[in-house]
Amino acid sequence: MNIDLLNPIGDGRFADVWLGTDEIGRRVAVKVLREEGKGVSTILDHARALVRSKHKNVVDVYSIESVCIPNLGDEKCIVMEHIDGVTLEKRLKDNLTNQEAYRIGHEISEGVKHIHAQGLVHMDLHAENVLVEADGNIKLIDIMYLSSLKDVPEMTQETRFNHDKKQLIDLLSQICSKSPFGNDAKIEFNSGISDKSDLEDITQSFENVFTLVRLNLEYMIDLFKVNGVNAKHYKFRSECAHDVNELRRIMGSEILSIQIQQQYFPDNSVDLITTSELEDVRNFMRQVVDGHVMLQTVQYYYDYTGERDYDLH
Ligand SMILES: Nc1ncnc2c1ncn2[C@@H]1O[C@H](COP(=O)(O)OP(=O)(O)OP(=O)(O)O)[C@@H](O)[C@H]1O
Repeated sequence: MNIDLLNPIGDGRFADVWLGTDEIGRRVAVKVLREEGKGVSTILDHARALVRSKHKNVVDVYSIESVCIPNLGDEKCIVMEHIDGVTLEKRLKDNLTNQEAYRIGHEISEGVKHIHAQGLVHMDLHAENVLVEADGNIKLIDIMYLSSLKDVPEMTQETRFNHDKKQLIDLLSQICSKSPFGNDAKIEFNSGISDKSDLEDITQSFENVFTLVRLNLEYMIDLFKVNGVNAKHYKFRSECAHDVNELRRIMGSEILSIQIQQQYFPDNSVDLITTSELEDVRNFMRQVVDGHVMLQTVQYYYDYTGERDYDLH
């Protein structure tokens, strides 16, 4: 593939990155590893790891090419999508709205979960390795040179996963601090996690901080800020408003807000804000005479699909 280099766009500790165009006119980023970077592992291993990890929140690697680099000559380079955006480091110099904070944190977590699901680790998760595109989409760049974790002992794998988890927590904490909830959000986020938390727990704790934002329930946000209420947002279907009313009666003051958002045949769609845990909500629903559809569909807002789980009784 013929690559034309335009100008340098980044110099990290281990690599120089150039903006270029490929032979079909796409703008590409061309990454040239420095000698010390090559010592960590081969350039091919690095790229293979990235090629395998195709995801909307992870940089897309196109190929490995020999490219003539000014003052260096022909070098094997990683050719990847050029991300037109700013680093999170730069973005965090300004404050974020709740929606922005939620989206950035959520998408970083999705990218990391995907990388781990491939048996890879990132190992260098910090705000300069997160790019924010103009439309707010997040891309993780600079994934560590390890192509696979399967060749290393379990203990080492564990250490590397934990390294990513710790860095993810740091990043999400920074994002919390830059949200309108400020340090309160950071404290709330950190109170929801422990040393034993996995990626899902970490993401859930972060999302719990911003969960009310999605409903634009400003009064709920005030309540959360003033009273430190750890509210959760659930969604479910109900066969009729009568079932929801019965649930409202049974749950009583456990409910902070309940809204029938829309009516669609044959069910209602309901949003519930409560401090109760999911399993407790299910137990309340079990007491509703005809509450089986609610019980089988209730989920955290972010996990909600509307699908029924017929195993739940
Ligand atoms: N795909 C890309 N699109 C746009 N810019 C990029 C891309 N990849 C890298 N960059 C820019 O180049 C800089 C350095 O890239 P990268 O972080 O991959 O190099 P590195 O030497 O491995 O970095 P580090 O110092 O974090 O180890 C990034 O901070 C970013 O500004």
